[in-house]
Amino acid sequence: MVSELFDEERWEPIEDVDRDFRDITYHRAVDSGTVRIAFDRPEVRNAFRPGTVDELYDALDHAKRQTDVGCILLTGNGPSPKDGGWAFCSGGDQRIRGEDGYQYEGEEERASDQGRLHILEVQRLIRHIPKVVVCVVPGWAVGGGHSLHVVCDLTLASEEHAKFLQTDPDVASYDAGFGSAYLAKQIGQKKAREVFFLGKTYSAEEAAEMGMVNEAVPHEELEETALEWGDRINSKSPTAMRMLKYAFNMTDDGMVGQQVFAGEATRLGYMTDEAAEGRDAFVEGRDPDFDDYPWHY
Ligand SMILES: CC(C)(COP(=O)(O)OP(=O)(O)OC[C@H]1O[C@@H](n2cnc3c(N)ncnc32)[C@H](O)[C@@H]1OP(=O)(O)O)[C@@H](O)C(=O)NCCC(=O)NCCSC(=O)CCC(=O)c1ccccc1C(=O)O
Repeated sequence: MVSELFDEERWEPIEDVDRDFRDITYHRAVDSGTVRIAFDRPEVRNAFRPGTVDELYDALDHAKRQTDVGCILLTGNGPSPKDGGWAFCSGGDQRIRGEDGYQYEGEEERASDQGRLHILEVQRLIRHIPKVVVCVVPGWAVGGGHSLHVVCDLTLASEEHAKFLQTDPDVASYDAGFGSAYLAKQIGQKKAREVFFLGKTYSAEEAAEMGMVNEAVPHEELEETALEWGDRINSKSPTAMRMLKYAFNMTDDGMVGQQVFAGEATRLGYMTDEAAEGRDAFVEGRDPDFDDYPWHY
């Protein structure tokens, strides 16, 4: 069983990934352009270790390259076989935290002596991926797991089991990027400071009232609702959705935000006859003739 909420009839495993996954599962919806990536360490509330982060990055990168996929669901499998507890993700696995980051344990594909903090690379991929990423929270979203939900485009949470908590300062960690500063853009400065400075636990309903969760739904309906959201997202114009995501990002992302948006504007420009004329003229060794193309106003 992948997860108690996972409907096997709605999903198929993704075959064309050139690696095995140990800490996550990765599926594609049978009848729509939605993929499901899930943490699969429920016995430790889906805490991530360096290998988990590598797998998450690779699955997201694979999903990014699927041109018929518009929506990525990021969730956590459960419940825990030990005590029945549910989690989206409880952040970095504290048992393997070293002096310079999280340590690889064994013969993993990208094992190195260096400590890693590359969940931040995953955050940036989620931020820039040209698709809508929905965080589907069936239980705890804590520490670096909380930061992941913050950076996702939308969050859908289990009414009964989702709980939101920032423990970063309890374990002397600090996400000083999206996890805190961007959270403040979502829920306001006072509330974001409360999340980190008081470390209270918030229910799905409270998190929705605060503006960091889009909707709380009954636990049993969580993944079905997520698939419905995927269908809605996939029914829309891919270009419009991509431009909108990058427009939402741009005001907070500085020159990188402008660069990402501008790259897509360039792609749209390349699709015009006017751009083809510029390219063809160079290739054919003649002056370009732009007379047919107006100075739009
Ligand atoms: C998540 C809890 C609140 C759940 O509490 P509860 O339901 O009572 O269950 P427990 O009995 O505590 O836990 C069950 C079981 O899981 C183990 N476990 C839980 N979380 C972790 C974890 N993060 N690491 C390792 N193990 C974990 C727990 O020990 C139990 O094991 P048993 O063997 O069964 O006893 C609660 O568990 C809790 O508070 N967990 C810790 C949350 C935490 O502090 N997370 C780390 C925050 S720091 C972080 O995530 C940094 C991430 C990062 O890489 C980063 C780096 C640089 C900049 C930014 C970031 C970033 O934040 O993203």
